[in-house]
Amino acid sequence: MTTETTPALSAKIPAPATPYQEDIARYWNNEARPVNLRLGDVDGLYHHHYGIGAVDHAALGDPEHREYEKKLIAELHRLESAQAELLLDHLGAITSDDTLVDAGCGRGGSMVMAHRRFGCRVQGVTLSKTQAEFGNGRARDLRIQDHVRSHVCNMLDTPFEKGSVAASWNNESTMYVDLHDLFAEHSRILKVGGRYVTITGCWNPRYGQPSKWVSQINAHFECNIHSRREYLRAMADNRLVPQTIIDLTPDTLPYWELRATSSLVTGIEEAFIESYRDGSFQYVLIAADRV
Ligand SMILES: C[S@@+](CC[C@H](N)C(=O)[O-])C[C@H]1O[C@@H](n2cnc3c(N)ncnc32)[C@H](O)[C@@H]1O
Ligand SMILES: CC(C)=CCC/C(C)=C/COP(=O)(O)OP(=O)(O)O
Ligand SMILES: [Mg+2]
Repeated sequence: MTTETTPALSAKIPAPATPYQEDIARYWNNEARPVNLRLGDVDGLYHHHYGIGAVDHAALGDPEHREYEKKLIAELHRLESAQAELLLDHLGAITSDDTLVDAGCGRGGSMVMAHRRFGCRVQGVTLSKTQAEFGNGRARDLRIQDHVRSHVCNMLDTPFEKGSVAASWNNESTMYVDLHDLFAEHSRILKVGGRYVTITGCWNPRYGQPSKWVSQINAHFECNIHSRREYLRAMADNRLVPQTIIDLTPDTLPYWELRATSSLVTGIEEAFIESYRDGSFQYVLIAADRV
C-alpha cells in the first residue's frame, strides 16, 4: 500500500465522529507542554508516551552542576525512546516492503524509529491536525516523507485495506476509544499472521475498581483507562491472541521518580507514582497474533 493508493487519507480532513473526539482533537491541537517539546528537541524524535528502564545516574552526574537539568532532560528522553524500542521489538519480522500502522501516532516519533529500523512504510493516524502536520514536517526534514506519513483520521475507521498491514500498534492511545471497536479495526486491516502491539496503562482488576489515582489520570487527560481484563476479552473477541504480556510497572517507576524531580513536572507525577505503587494501575505491553 502506498500513500497514493490511500487518497481518502490525505484528501480532506474528516469531521470527528463524536463530540468526545472533537474534544480530544482540540486537546492535542493545543498541547505544547515543555516536558514533551524539550525532550523531543534532544534528537528530533517527539514522543507522547512515558519511559522505561533504569536511570543512568553516572550520566546524570552531580545535581548541583549547571548542566544537570539538560542531562536530566536527555535522560528522560532516552527512557522514552527505550520504551518505543521495546514496542518495535515485538512487531515480528518486518521487511522493507511492509506497511505498518501507528494508531494514535502523536507527533510521530515512534513512526520515524520504526522506519529507521525496518526501512518500511509507516502510516500514522491522529485526531489532531497540528500533530499530523508536525509529524509530516519532521518526515520532510528527514527526507523520509515517501515512507512515513501522518493523517488526520479516526483509528476506529481507517481507509486501510482489509489484510494489507503487516503490524500495527497503539502506544498509549487505547484509553481514548472503545476496545472492542478498536480491536475490530486492527483485526480488519492486519494480515492473518500479522502482529498487534500495545503499550498502555490499565487498571488492575485485582485492586477491584479504578482507584482515585486512576480517576485523577482520566480527568487530567480526558481519557478512559480500561482494565487489564477488558483488553484480554476484547482481543479474544477480535481474533487477536496474546503472544506476550509484560508487566512494565517496575520498569517505568524510575522514569516517574526521576521526572518528579525535574523542572518540567506537570502535576500528574504523584498519581502515576502512587497508583503504580499501590497496585491499582499497571503499565503493560501486550503483543498479539492476528489469527
Ligand atoms: C498520548 S498520545 C500518544 C502518541 C503516540 N502514540 C506516542 O507514543 O508518541 C495519544 C494519541 O492518540 C490520538 N487519538 C486519540 N483518539 C484517537 C482516535 N479516535 N483516532 C485517532 N487518534 C486518536 C491522539 O490524537 C494522540 O495523538
Ligand atoms: C499511561 C497513560 C494512562 C497514558 C495516558 C495517555 C497520555 C496522555 C500519554 C502521554 O502523553 P504526553 O507525553 O503528552 O503526557 P505528558 O505531558 O504527561 O508527558
Ligand atoms: Mg510526555
